[in-house]
Amino acid sequence: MSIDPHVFVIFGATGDLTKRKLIPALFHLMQNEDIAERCHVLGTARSDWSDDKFRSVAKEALRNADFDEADIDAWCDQRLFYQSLGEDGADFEALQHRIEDIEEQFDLPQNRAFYLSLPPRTYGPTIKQLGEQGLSESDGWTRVVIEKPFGQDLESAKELNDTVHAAFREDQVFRIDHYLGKETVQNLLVFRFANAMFESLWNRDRIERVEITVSENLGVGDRASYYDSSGHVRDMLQNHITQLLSLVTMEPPAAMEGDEIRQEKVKALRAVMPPSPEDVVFGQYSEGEVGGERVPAYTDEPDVPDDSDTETFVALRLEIANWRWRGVPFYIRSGKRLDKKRTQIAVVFQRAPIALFQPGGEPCIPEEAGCSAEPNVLLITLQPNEGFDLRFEVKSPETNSGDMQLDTQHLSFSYRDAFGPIPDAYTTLLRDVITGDQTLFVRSDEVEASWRLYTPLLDADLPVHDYPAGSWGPDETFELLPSWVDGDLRDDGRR
Ligand SMILES: NC(=O)C1=CN([C@@H]2O[C@H](COP(=O)(O)OP(=O)(O)OC[C@H]3O[C@@H](n4cnc5c(N)ncnc54)[C@H](OP(=O)(O)O)[C@@H]3O)[C@@H](O)[C@H]2O)C=CC1
Ligand SMILES: O=C1O[C@H](COP(=O)(O)O)[C@@H](O)[C@H](O)[C@H]1O
Repeated sequence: MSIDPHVFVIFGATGDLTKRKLIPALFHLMQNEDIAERCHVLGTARSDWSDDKFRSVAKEALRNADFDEADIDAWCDQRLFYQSLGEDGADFEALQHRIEDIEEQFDLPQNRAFYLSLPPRTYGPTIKQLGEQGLSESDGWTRVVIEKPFGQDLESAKELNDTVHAAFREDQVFRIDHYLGKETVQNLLVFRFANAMFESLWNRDRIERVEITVSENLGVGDRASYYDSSGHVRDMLQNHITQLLSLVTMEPPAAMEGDEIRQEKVKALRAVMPPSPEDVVFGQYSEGEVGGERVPAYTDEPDVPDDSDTETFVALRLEIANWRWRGVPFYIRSGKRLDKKRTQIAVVFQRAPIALFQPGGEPCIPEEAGCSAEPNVLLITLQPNEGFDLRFEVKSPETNSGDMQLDTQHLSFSYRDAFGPIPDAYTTLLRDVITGDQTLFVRSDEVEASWRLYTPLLDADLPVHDYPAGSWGPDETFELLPSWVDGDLRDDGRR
């Protein structure tokens, strides 16, 4: 798809996301797709920065991200601009003039992307101002990109959708979820719908349970002012993890097109039953050890109140009331300061009806105590070693009938071994914004379907259990499911 000349306006251009992700992604696109002539970036924020200041921060960010030195200075000096922006109409009028000046100077058509990399409470007012100033329409295309979190609960998400729709048509709106830009997340669709072998097993007749683990070993870092008022349900579960859930559970779309895919994702989400409180575990990390280092408790992190009861961990069990999934439990666990950084989906298949290979030789029924029978497991690893791993049983050499022993082996595929390094999610997603492809962005009804599931939990005042940093969460997680699939087997990328 071709890239039209345009102005890419970043609201929140002095912030962390702009520096760490947006500027590197735009630069990467410029280098790989040679879009320099076609993409002019106008940064805005309240800070009284100049073009030069914005450029020097961008240059430093690109050098820190290890980009090839050659093009950095020229790109930043020729293509980056900055305009400070307050909150009233006059400021937005000045912004409009600045955009028009750039378009005139470089002879650009009126194609504009507005990226809201702002504190979430300012999304609504900023969108209103764009609408009121007539910046939501132009002679070319106009698109608005909205960062997560989209709302704080169902009601606020609906209000924000109303505000957005008062200014923009849905086909102009790109609600970003960076997990959807990850290569392996997209590959879930290919894996499911290009490999008929797995798709025919992908249902309640063959699958015993599905586990989704999204763990981080890092703590809250310097983001407490945002995170403490959000918590893990809003930060990870409502968006990234729910996207994974819908990609695993959706029906095949009629075509691989944006709205067809999003339609199926919404249908899948609508069939998920809101979890009951007894199927949910909230946790918060206490002091512990991660990667051999002592780390503080959440409440001792900078800017976290001593008495904070914000959840930094959530585990839950979900059921899906549809023909494909009825009766198959979906277990999710995710948190900060866990043992390892890992994003994995484990599909646990039903075991053989009778376990024939037992010590002593007597067959038994897998569900009965004392009977040992391993299920086949398909492990889809999204981070850190992207790939697939199918576990199956083989005969241990030199053990014989009567005392035959089994061993679990693996069929593995590693993305990196096959294709080398994979692009950053933001590069993929910014390219889609510029080319107008909404497939990997979240639709308004999708956001609301997701909030419908979790808003009752946020209102329920659930107990928050302690877990030591470096563990796998509170003990109650193992009451929910005693035998979570051990993902360590993929840590070397191949076993
Ligand atoms: N950082 C990350 O890794 C990720 C961030 N996000 C999302 O991206 C967005 C930005 O995050 P991040 O860059 O980390 O946040 P920062 O706090 O680092 O930056 C916020 C930016 O918004 C501007 N800003 C702050 N307050 C206002 C205001 N009242 N009106 C207008 N502008 C304001 C700030 O500049 P100034 O003070 O000069 O106005 C700054 O440029 C958030 O929605 C966050 O949830 C999503 C995923 C990951
Ligand atoms: O959006 C967010 O995601 C990151 C985790 O992203 P990943 O790509 O590193 O898995 C998380 O740390 C952060 O709290 C959250 O806001």
